[in-house]
Formats: sequence, C-alpha cells, structure tokens
Amino acid sequence: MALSAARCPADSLAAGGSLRSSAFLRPFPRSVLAARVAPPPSRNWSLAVVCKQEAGTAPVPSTKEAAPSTKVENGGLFGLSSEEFRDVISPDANERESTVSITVVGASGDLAKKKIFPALFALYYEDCLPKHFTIFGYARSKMTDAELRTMVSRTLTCRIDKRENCNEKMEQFLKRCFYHSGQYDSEDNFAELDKKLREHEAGRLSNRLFYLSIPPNIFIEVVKSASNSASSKNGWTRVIVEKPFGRDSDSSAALTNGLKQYLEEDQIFRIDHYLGKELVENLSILRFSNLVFEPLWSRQYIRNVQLIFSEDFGTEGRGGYFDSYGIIRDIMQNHLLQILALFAMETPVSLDAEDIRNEKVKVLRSMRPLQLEDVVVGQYKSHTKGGVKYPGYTDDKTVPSGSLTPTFAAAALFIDNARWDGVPFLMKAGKALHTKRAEIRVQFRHVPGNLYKRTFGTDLDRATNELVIRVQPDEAIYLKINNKIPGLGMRLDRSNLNLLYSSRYSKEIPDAYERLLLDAIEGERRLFIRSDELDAAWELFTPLLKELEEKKIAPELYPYGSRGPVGAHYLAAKYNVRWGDLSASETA
Ligand SMILES: NC(=O)C1=CN([C@@H]2O[C@H](COP(=O)(O)OP(=O)(O)OC[C@H]3O[C@@H](n4cnc5c(N)ncnc54)[C@H](OP(=O)(O)O)[C@@H]3O)[C@@H](O)[C@H]2O)C=CC1
Ligand SMILES: O=C1O[C@H](COP(=O)(O)O)[C@@H](O)[C@H](O)[C@H]1O
Repeated sequence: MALSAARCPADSLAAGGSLRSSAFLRPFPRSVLAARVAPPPSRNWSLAVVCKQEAGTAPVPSTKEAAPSTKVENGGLFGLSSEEFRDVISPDANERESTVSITVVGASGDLAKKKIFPALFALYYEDCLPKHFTIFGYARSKMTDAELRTMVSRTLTCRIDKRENCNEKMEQFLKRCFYHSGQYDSEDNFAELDKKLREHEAGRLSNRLFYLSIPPNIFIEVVKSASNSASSKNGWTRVIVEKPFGRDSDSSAALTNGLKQYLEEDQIFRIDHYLGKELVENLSILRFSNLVFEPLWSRQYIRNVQLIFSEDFGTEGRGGYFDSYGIIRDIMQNHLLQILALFAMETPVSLDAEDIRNEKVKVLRSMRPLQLEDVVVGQYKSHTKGGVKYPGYTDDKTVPSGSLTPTFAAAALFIDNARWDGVPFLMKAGKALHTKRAEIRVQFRHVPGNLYKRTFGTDLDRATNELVIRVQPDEAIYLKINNKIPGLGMRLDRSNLNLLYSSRYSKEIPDAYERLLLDAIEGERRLFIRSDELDAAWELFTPLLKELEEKKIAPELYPYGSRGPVGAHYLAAKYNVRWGDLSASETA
C-alpha cells in the first residue's frame, strides 16, 4: 500500500509508473501554517513575528490547521496523507492573501543562471510555488525585465519526463520574473526594490526570500541594505546565504556576527547544496528505517567509511575564487563533512530540524581536529592525452603562478565517541581527475572465522561486504555480497545487490537547489547549516589549513585526468584501507 507523502501536487513519485513507492513525510513546516495566520506588523527583520510563531508561539490555529501541527508535535514519521497535505496547502481564503517574493541578489551571475532560476522554474512547473509569487533579479548590471527574461529563458529546460505544456509554462514563469538594477550597499536602491515588491504584493501578506548569490565579501552590506530598506513589514523575511561561509574559524565567526546584526539565526539559511541531493537525503532513511543496516552502523561492524568526490574537469573559469579557498574548503569542510555528520549521527529525537542539527553538531564536536600527517594534498598539472593538451592548475591566468593551493586532498578523520572509536573516515576530493562522481562507501569487517576463507585466499578484502551510496552520477545504492556461482562446484563470486534509481523510478530526480529553495520558502531548516554546526566544522579544519599555509606545504602534482596523487594510497594503507573506488571491480 502506498504511503503518500507528496510535497507538491505533482510530486507523486511513481515507482515504475505506479504509486508503489513509499516515502517519509518530513514534519509539516510550521511556517506554512504560520504564513496563513496574519501576524501583527513588525518593524524590522529581526522582529519578524513569524519567527516567534515558529518558536511555538503561533496563534492557536483553526481546526483545519490543528491536524498537521498535532502530528508534528507527536513526531509522527508518516505525517499527512497527500489528500490532507493538499487540503492544508491548497489556497484557501487566507492563503490567497499571502505572497512570496523571491529576490535573487547577483542575478547576473553564474550560479543564478546555472542553478537558481532553473530550480525556481522546476518548482513552478511542479506547482510547488505558492499561488502568489514574484521573482526579482537584483544586481548592478543594467538590464530590463525583458533582458532578464531572455537571459533566464536560455537556461530553462523541461524535465525529460515532463515536456507537456513546457513552453507555455516557461512563458508564464518568465512573466513572473522582474529585474531591478542597484548597488549592493545602497539602501536607496533596495528601497526602490521594496517599492516594486510592494506593488506586486498588492496589499497581501508579504513574505520575502533573498538569495545571496554573490561573492561573500559583500554579503553583509547586502543584508544591511536589504534589512533596512526591503524587509517584509508584516510577514517573514529569510535570507539564503551561499558558501563560502568564511575561510577559517575567525572569518566565519565574523561573518556570522555580521549577519546577526541584521538577522536572527532562524532567518539565515546557509546553503550546502549537497544536503539537497536525493541520495544524501535518503541516507537517514536508509539507515534509520532498515533493520538490516541500523544495528550494523558502528565500529563493531564497520571497518571504515569513505567519502569520495571527484570531478573530471579543472577549475576552468573559477580559478580566481578557487585559489583563495582550495579543495579542502571548497568540498571537504562543507559537502563531505556534512555527509559524514549525517552518516554518523545518533538517532535524532525526531525529524524536526533542531533535533537533527543537534545530533550533527554532537558528531562534529566529537571529532578529532585533523592532523597534518593524516592529510595528503595534490595539485593537477598539465597532461596531453590523445593529442589534446589539458592545462595544469597554474596555467589558468586567474591563478597566481607558483600557487600551492590544493586541487586534491585526502584525509583520515576520526570520531572519538563510543560508536565510532577507531574507525577511519577517509575523505578524498579532487578536481581534474579521471572521473566525475560523489559517493559514500562503507566497508564492513570480515566475517569472524569465515568458513570460506580458503576460497578467497589471502585477499580477505574480497570477502567483505561493501555498501555504496552513489550520490552522483547514476544515483544508486548497492551492496556487495558474496554468493555461490551456480553449478555443481563451490566457487564464490562477489555480486552487487543494486538499487539503480533510473531503473527503479521513472521520475527525474530533482536538482538539489529545487529541494533547498522549496525548503527555504516553507521555512524548513533541516537541510541548512546552523551556526554552531559551522563553528564545529571550522574548528576541525582551521588548525590544519593554517599549518598547510604557514609551512607552505607543496602539493603532490598529478596529471590532469589521472586518479590523483599516489600519496592518497599510502594514507589509506596507513589505516589498512583500500580506496573502494579504485578496486578492480569498480574501475573495470
Ligand atoms: N557558480 C557556482 O557554481 C557556485 C557558486 N557558489 C557561490 O555562490 C555565489 C555566487 O556565485 P557565482 O554566481 O559563481 O558568482 P559570480 O562571480 O558570477 O558573481 C555573481 C554576481 O555578483 C556580482 N559580483 C561579482 N563580483 C563582484 C564583486 N567583486 N563585487 C561586487 N559584485 C560582484 C556580479 O553581478 P553585477 O556585476 O551585475 O552586480 C555577478 O554577476 C558565490 O558566493 C559563490 O561562492 C557556490 C557553489 C557553486
Ligand atoms: O560547491 C561546489 O560544488 C561544485 C560541485 O557541485 P555538483 O553539484 O556539481 O557536484 C564544485 O564544482 C564547486 O567547486 C564547489 O564550489
């Protein structure tokens, strides 16, 4: 029987074309309830009344609203049926009076074009956006509304499985997109934006989301100007902040303090788009809802965990940004560490954002700060293959010559708690490698007294189970098991129990930005980084980053398109580990 848990009307995830799949419903976002109860006017961002309601002081909801909130408080995993859900979110008399304005600050930039506008269109196509919404692009570049629409239209695509009325939907969507040109530090320019937003809001309850898709050095001036001149007067105001959130503990704390001059913590949505990826989202479900995994999730059965990120292209075009950050800050300290925290956390009290983030912080705070001897850094160099010359990192004109910035790093991390004591968590991240992939590999221990030891010879690794969660591409979860090759003999084989998403599910997997934008609109914070999580993450990496920089550690060079520096193998071998992605069966 289907356990429906649709978020948007069109979100009935068909497994093999039917409603066979079951999915957990996230707790119903309180803000959705709150948004339909007009809060008294507030004067500025930090006093936004919706925040108080979200903290549990919302006016008593109507009978219709009481149902979902009761379920949330009961911590029910399954929540509402899709009928109940639709009934609650469908535009009733109150909701028709509220509106959401989404302002993409830095709308002329790469991320806005590549990810944000396409994600907003996908949400619109799926009927996930509220009835009354407006999208504004804001940047210094001079553009008319029509020019913004032309720019955006070039980036919009229809889902492979949903092409019906797509062009018509695009046109309707573009009509809801507008542009305002202004300086980032100008309260006057933001006041002009405010005026335009108010015209579109037409007296409805105004909820405003600002997406800061700009370089981090201007985050605070934008927040200040927008806060003083363009925050909602009667609804919520939220701000999505893109990474990087600083480059070490001090700069991150300074950024947080700067933002908090104008915003409450619960208005800040620090995005880590890896948390919005389908397979990362599925991690907790895999673990906490399957009895075959949860009891194995500890040092008793798990030998090591590997978190692997690789890209088959270099920093082309982003060398300027990248050089002052490097791969450890760009990928490890955020994306891979967030996955690690989700993987290793204790069972949260509920699926509520604060309960989950509390558990993640505990794991991060139980980790040992990284030691230099547990880290290998590399940098790609030019390589010619098939007559094509691939540039080295320092060949990029935006990269200072002689740069020591790592484009590859491997590290061994440890969680000093009872569950994970002594288990190496190996991370590996690199650009310009031989393949593009992101995955989590869980290598289990050997079966004690393995009856079939002889069949495997001395290579016991071949006999151990490995669970692979392939985040991208070709999303999949597979488990390597031992089985007998059919026949009269007794030969063993290693096979994959394979859940390949493209075979199992006919629906295209949404982009991470879609999920995260929808969450921010709904006020669901579970997949955003809280400031204490961020502090804990920086505490782990800051001493190492300082040491690397102070000692001017030279990265090991590896050819563009290779498997990375050999040092990564030695690091793994130090802990008796082999990288799973480089085993013969994976590279065949
Ligand atoms: N691009 C990506 O794939 C990813 C980006 N990010 C983060 O997202 C944010 C936006 O990224 P992205 O779109 O690539 O950035 P861009 O460099 O494209 O900048 C976005 C916009 O900001 C304005 N801008 C750029 N540089 C400056 C400056 N020095 N001072 C003032 N304004 C400036 C420009 O608009 P105008 O001149 O019109 O005002 C530009 O169009 C950044 O924080 C980045 O780190 C995170 C993950 C991936
Ligand atoms: O945050 C970042 O992520 C991208 C990789 O994201 P993906 O979703 O395409 O895997 C990476 O290229 C970039 O350097 C980094 O800043």
